[in-house]
Amino acid sequence: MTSIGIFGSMGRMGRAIAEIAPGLGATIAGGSDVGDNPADLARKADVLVDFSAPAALEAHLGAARAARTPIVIGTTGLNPHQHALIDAAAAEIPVLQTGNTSLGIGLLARLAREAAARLGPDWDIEIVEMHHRNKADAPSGTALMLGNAVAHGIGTTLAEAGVSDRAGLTGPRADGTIGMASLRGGSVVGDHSVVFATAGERIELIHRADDRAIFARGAIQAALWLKGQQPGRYTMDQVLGI
Ligand SMILES: NC(=O)C1=CN([C@@H]2O[C@H](COP(=O)(O)OP(=O)(O)OC[C@H]3O[C@@H](n4cnc5c(N)ncnc54)[C@H](OP(=O)(O)O)[C@@H]3O)[C@@H](O)[C@H]2O)C=CC1
Ligand SMILES: O=C(O)C1=N[C@H](C(=O)O)C[C@H](O)C1
Repeated sequence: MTSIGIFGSMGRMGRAIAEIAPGLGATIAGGSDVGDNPADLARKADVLVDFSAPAALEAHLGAARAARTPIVIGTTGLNPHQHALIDAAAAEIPVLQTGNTSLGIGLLARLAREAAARLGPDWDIEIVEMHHRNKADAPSGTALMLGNAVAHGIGTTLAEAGVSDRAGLTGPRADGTIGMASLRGGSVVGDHSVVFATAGERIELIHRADDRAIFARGAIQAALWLKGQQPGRYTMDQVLGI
């Protein structure tokens, strides 16, 4: 049995992971001998998963490095400095960071990249996401992943082409941009659409998450896979084999 240490264990995702772990061949590291101390949890677990908050990333990564314990990072809203910390940690331990651990989004990103590459410059690309009212970051980590995928498909980067702040007298849409819109409300687990629009027709690729168990399952699958890897930074595609 592999023991998984969860950073963010009392949150929505932490609880979803703990609920299904036993059925997937994993136990949850923790209890009174570990408490809230990241270093203790990192020493106790075979592999760590982080579904907490960006503010906690540095401490959680530091604990993983010190204990040489592989870590799956699902927390979103990370900044460039935090991504640099992940790169540095990956030189010493196996690290997998992803904005979405579901199989469906892995495939959607592939399809979106391919569609963007094949459709060409006459097609405008927009990404729309909706999440529950308590989500802390926008655009979602998944929307950023999808944005990077379509940007790659059209030979640019999301940093170059992404537009997420339309308001006021915006004027006509600029060619080659990738628009991103975020909706928040109620208990929506996570909806993502990639819209390709040209004169007279439109294609929409849509993924709707109805249950956090899809993310929990992917996170556990990633953790079990990561445990056997060499130090490095890995992706969900490698876990899912897509
Ligand atoms: N990659 C993926 O597939 C998915 C990623 N996510 C991401 O995972 C993260 C967590 O989501 P969710 O479970 O819904 O969020 P919750 O707010 O429900 O849970 C967050 C957990 O992290 C803890 N936490 C928050 N801040 C800190 C801190 N500074 N130090 C230590 N612990 C902290 C919270 O504890 P306390 O309440 O005590 O503060 C809580 O236990 C988000 O970034 C979300 O976007 C979510 C779903 C899927
Ligand atoms: O915060 C959430 O809930 C989710 N966060 C991830 C994201 O930012 O994309 C994944 C999923 O959509 C749910």
